[in-house]
Amino acid sequence: MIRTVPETGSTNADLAAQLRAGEALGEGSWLVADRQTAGRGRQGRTWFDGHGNFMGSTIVRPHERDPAPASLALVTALAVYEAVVPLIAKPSELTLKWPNDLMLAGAKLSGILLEREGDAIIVGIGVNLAAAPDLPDRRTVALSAFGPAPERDTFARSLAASFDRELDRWRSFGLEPLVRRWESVAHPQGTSLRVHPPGEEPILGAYAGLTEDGALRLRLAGGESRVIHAGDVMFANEEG
Ligand SMILES: O=C(O)CCCC[C@@H]1SC[C@@H]2NC(=O)N[C@@H]21
Repeated sequence: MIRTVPETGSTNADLAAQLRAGEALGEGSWLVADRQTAGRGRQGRTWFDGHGNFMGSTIVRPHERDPAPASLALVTALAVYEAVVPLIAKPSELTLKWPNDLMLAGAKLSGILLEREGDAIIVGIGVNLAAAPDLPDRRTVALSAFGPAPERDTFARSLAASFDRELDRWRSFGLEPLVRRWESVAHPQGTSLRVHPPGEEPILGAYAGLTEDGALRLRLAGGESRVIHAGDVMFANEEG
């Protein structure tokens, strides 16, 4: 069920509060806001409140035999990719960047924020359908720059359906086919990335695919490899 509200602080914060209050939210419940006054991004950033954009959250209740919850980042990224790709004239311009950014023509189109609340994972998704923020440190884009902006509620239904499909595949077939599909729609191997692992200086390297558990493989200048499990990743040429 998709519930829409005209305005809230953050749809992630609202679902967290509902879970804490003991509301019986099941998988398939979505909260979508027309406006967010305190939208949350990754790494403590804020998320832009663009009128006409998709801003919504859902929950996953991991089962005992599910793959690791961190891999929901890849599940969600693929679900967003599947919802957006039919709307793009040149699908090759749409690529994933680890772990879960959707990039259009090299600029950020959407963002995903996973947060844990008790036994549940809150999956928050923002997609720039109509408007993109002007950021000093990275290039952003909205679908409206490439044609008419899709209608938000139609997009929400399509995203809820693709998320449901991807979650089901993740549960039924595990991580390996998911990682292969993620890689097949990522930017090309060898793409220069700047990675900022928590508590370290940023490092430069070339994208070398994912590990079998979905971590990022980076080839460093000296030829050695580094596996990244957490961090902020940008194209080396992404800055605004
Ligand atoms: O920084 C990122 O890339 C992640 C952004 C996630 C934004 C979405 S918008 C809906 C949901 N509610 C929030 O407060 N954040 C997420």
